[in-house]
Amino acid sequence: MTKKTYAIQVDDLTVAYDYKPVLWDIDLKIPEGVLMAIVGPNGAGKSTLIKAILGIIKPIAGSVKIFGKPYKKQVDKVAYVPQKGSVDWDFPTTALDVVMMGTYGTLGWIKRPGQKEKKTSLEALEKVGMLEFKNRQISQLSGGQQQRIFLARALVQNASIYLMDEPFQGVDATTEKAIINILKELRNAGKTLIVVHHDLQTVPEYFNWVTFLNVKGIASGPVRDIFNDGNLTKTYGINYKVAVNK
Ligand SMILES: Nc1ncnc2c1ncn2[C@@H]1O[C@H](COP(=O)(O)OP(=O)(O)OP(=O)(O)O)[C@@H](O)[C@H]1O
Repeated sequence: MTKKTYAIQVDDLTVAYDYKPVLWDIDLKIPEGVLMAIVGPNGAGKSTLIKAILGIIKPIAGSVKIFGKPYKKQVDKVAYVPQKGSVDWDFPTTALDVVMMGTYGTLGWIKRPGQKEKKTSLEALEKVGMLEFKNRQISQLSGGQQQRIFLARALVQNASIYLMDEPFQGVDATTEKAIINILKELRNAGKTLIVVHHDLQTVPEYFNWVTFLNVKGIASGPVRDIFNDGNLTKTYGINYKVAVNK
C-alpha cells in the first residue's frame, strides 16, 4: 500500500523556549486542499506551531514535512502571512513594492522583478481591493489595509500552502468577508490554507478543517466531525455552546 503524502505532516514535534516546552510531542497531518483554522487559547502555541512548520524556530525534537520533504526543499511552495504586529510598518516602501517582494521567490537570484512581476502584483492588489493605494507608503495605511497588502503579497507567490497568523486581526467585517472569500477561492483551486483564528463563531462558516491546540495536546480533522462542545470544552476549559451543523 502506498503511503499518503500530506500537504503538511508533523511528527513528534516538541518546541521549547529557554528549555520550557510550548508544544509537546505534537502529531498533525494536514491533507492537501483544506482551509483549516488553528484555534486555541492565548499562549497555546499556535504561532509557535506555524513558525516551527516554517523552520523559523528549531524544534528540540520531531520533524516537519511539506509534501513529504523537509521545508528547506519546499520553500517556494509555501507562503507565510505573519502577524501584523510583528512587522516594521514604518519601513519606507510603497504598497506595490511590498507586494512585488512576494515575487522574488519565483525569480532566480540576480534577476530583478520586471514588467511581468509588476503586472502580477497590480492584479493581486486589485483582487484585494487595494489598487488605488499602490503608491501609498505602507506606514500610511490602516491596519485592515495593511492586512490586505500582506494577502496580496502572499497571492503573488503562487504557493501551494498558505500559512496565515491571524489575518483577521483588527479588520472590519467587510474586509474579513473579502479575505475569507479569497481564501475559499484558493481552496477551491486546490491550495492548502492554514489560518490562526480566534473567532470560534465563524469557524463552521469559514473553514472545512480545524485544529484545536492547547497545553494538553491537539485534535485535528474536518470541522463537521470535531468542531463540537467536547473539544471546545477540552481546549478552552469552559463549556462553549457553539451551534454547528444547524
Ligand atoms: N520568543 C519567545 N521566547 C520565549 N517564550 C515565548 C516566545 N514566543 C512565545 N513564547 C511563549 O510561548 C507560548 C506560546 O506562544 P505563542 O505565541 O505560540 O502562542 P499563541 O497560541 O499564538 O498565542 P496568542 O493567541 O496569544 O497569539 C506563550 O507562553 C509565550 O509566552
